[in-house]
Amino acid sequence: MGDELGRARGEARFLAERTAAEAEAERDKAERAITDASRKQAQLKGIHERMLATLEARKAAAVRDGHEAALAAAAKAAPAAAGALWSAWQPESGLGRGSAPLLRIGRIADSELMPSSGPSLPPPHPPTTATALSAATSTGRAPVESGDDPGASGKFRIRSGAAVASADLSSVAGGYDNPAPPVTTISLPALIPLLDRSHLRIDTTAAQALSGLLLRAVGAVPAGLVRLHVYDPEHLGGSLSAFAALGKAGLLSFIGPSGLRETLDSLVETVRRVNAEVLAGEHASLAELAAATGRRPEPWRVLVLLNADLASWPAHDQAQLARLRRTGVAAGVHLVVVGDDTAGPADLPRLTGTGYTGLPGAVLELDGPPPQSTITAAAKSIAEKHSAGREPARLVDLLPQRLWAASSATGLFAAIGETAAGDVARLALGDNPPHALVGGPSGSGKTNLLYAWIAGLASNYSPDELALYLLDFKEGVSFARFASGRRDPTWLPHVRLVGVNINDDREFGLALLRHLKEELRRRAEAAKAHEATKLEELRAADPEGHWPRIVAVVDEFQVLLETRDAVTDEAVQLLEDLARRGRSQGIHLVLASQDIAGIEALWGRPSLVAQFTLRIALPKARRVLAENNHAADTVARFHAVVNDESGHCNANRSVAIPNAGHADAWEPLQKRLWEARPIGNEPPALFDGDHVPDLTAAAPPPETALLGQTIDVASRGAELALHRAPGRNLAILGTRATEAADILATAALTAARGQRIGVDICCLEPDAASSALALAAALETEGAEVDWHDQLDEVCKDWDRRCDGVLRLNLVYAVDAGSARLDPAGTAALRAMLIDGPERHLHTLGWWRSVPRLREDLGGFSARFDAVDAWLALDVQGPELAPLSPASGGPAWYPRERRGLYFDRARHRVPQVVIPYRTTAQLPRPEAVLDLP
Ligand SMILES: Nc1ncnc2c1ncn2[C@@H]1O[C@H](COP(=O)(O)OP(=O)(O)OP(=O)(O)O)[C@@H](O)[C@H]1O
Repeated sequence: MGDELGRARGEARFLAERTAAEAEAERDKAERAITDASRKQAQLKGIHERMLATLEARKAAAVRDGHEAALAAAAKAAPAAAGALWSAWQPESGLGRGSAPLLRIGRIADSELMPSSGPSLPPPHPPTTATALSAATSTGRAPVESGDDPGASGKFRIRSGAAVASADLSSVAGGYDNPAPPVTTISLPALIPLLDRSHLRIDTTAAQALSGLLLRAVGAVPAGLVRLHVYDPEHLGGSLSAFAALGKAGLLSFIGPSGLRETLDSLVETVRRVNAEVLAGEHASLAELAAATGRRPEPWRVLVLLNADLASWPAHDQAQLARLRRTGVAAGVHLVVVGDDTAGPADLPRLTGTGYTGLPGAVLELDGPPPQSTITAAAKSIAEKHSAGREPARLVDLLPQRLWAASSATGLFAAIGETAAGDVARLALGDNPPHALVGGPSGSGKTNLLYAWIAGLASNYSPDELALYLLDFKEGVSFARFASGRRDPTWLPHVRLVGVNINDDREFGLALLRHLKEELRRRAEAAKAHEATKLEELRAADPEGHWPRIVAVVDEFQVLLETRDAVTDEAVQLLEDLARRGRSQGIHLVLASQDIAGIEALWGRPSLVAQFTLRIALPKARRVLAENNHAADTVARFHAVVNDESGHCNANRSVAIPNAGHADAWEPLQKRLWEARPIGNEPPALFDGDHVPDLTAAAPPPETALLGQTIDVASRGAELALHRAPGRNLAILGTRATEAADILATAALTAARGQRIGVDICCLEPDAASSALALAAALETEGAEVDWHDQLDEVCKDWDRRCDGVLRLNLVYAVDAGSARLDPAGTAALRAMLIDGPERHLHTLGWWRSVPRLREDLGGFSARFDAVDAWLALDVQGPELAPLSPASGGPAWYPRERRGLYFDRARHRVPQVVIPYRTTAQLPRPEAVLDLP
């Protein structure tokens, strides 16, 4: 029993222990589960919090973005003075193309960006503190930024575009000389329409907004474009007295009861006139006209009715008011009715102390009125600007919105400025007037006017419709901008030719006129073939043909005609022909000069002058207009008198010309036109009188040598034919060694291109020796067979033995230095070589330093020059060339640097001017040939 009891106890203990162990295990498990659950709960809570924070942040960012977008849109709708806070307000036009700005009258209550618990939101703004950023408002833009709590930091973060900047905080009340509700830079502004869009009623509770609204209206557009008519029967308009300065400039009138009818009638008449004459059925409103043309030919007129007892108005006045209400806005006439008169037009948009019918649901906090001093200063400045005259139109405002939309079939039209009435002044070229004379003393703005004209033409007409040839005889490069250059690689796609620095190269003017005459002939022939009498008909009959109108502009053209010589005679003849016949063939001349009065060659030909019916006189121009027309004496600076009736008094138009020459105005336009250029449009040919052309690698036809570049539109090479025939030698005449050496090198190198030739070189002038040696080396590289001779008699002796039927050149530098030392046999051999050599294909290209020395070598005083068909004179005067020249007394030739007069009896009727090429680029350097250090 005792055992049994003991066993039972043992079992009971064992069971108790096991149960205890199991209970322990269960408790551990439960504890672990609890720990796990709490960890998970903590984790979930964290995730949940983060999710909430993320969503909050996203929401805040979306709100902020929306807010900023709204602020940015507001800044655009009410730019500059239309939206700036009074703290930094100044008259500043933000008026662009299209309709007028909206005007700020306050803020949307509680529209500031409210804080949230999200981490990326700015901290809260104290609701009663108004802030303005002087930096933001001084840019003229409406404040659109938000930032940190100014109270906390004293600094403000502003964001302008991508840039983030800090600016000192200035904390001011909305209307800071009154206790009006605060305005913050981050609250949404309340903008209302007036100009171009609406009339307005202002309740007495909102009357404080009137002066601010009017100030914004007059300040946000160019000075003088808003006229205020204030009807103030009780003379209560004290708040508008600060605008008084506008009155003196005719921009503000106060009207009492006695003036009311007249004002209403006159405004109704204005609406009628604007509709009939300005909009003329082409545009529905002035706003539409401005959007289409970029111009505002009429001011806005605002009739303010202060506490008018409308019910007591006579029926006529009420009817006129109703007319203005119905039709005024389109014609720029707006009504602002102030007061609580219920008899007034009930349906006008209405501003109260807390709301505006155009912003339903929004509670407004109106800005306080601007400080009196701000109004006074602004009114004064606007009045002064207005009295000083209209701001000149900008070039960009005169250009068409769409490029190249016009056809030149009937003529060429271009805006060049504005008349005093603000109308765009256009110039026409076509059947009438066909050509233009532009005159004005130096600095009066001729070149600028030509730029403006060219800008207008090049924007209206595509390069298929218009081709320009531009020549400037002045020293300087005013037309160089039209050609592709190193600094600016663009060009004006219409320009076919630009000539600059051509004051000494009158022949280039001649070349242009000859080129135009050739074009005239081509057009006349085509017209005949199509039985057309003028360009318009030719274009209709030959729609596939390329018949652009041509405008040739010659600045300082008096230079072309200033000397009594063959050049002037031919130029005048060509001008006469072009002026007479160009009209019908679409070739128009624009001649500009600082001294039209002094061009005798012109005034001696009344029939020539008569063709130039379009006259443009810049200030102080003489004789451009008719003799009794003195308008140019009084026309203002940067204006022009435009007259398309040959200068008769009754056709004068005074036109303000924009600044078209300034790079800021010109370069963007040229870039735009250049980018629009058609495929295949080539840059214009550029002739620069100051530039020495380099010999290029171009090869002339076989058995031909080049001598230099001709002065013509195509910049061709002057050719010397080297075929077997008597006389095919060349004499270079004059003492300029470098140019003579360049001509000989050019001739030999070009003759050697593409064919095997033999060359004998004899250089008797030390100054030319290094060039001659370099030439010898270059010719050998070209594959020519070159023999060098130290003495002239070596060249002459047995010359015929060298003739083997292959083209052979004798290049003799300073023939006369050697010929004087020849014995009689040598002299005879020289003459025989000159006379008979060419028939054996041995051509002498010799340089003689004077005409008598050449003559001496050809046989003395009575010698003929038959052995030398071609000559090229450098520094030899015209009369000295008489024996060689077809003209008795010699050619009209005035020697000048880097120019030669070339005549080939076999080819030319008259000598032509050539520019010897620079050959250095085609020759090895002298050090390489002479073993110099
Ligand atoms: N409408 C204008 N608005 C502003 N500046 C102008 C205007 N017209 C001319 N100018 C400026 O006046 C100066 C002289 O103008 P421009 O070169 O056109 O005169 P010009 O009669 O061609 O003189 P010149 O014969 O000496 O070249 C230039 O600096 C030009 O920028």
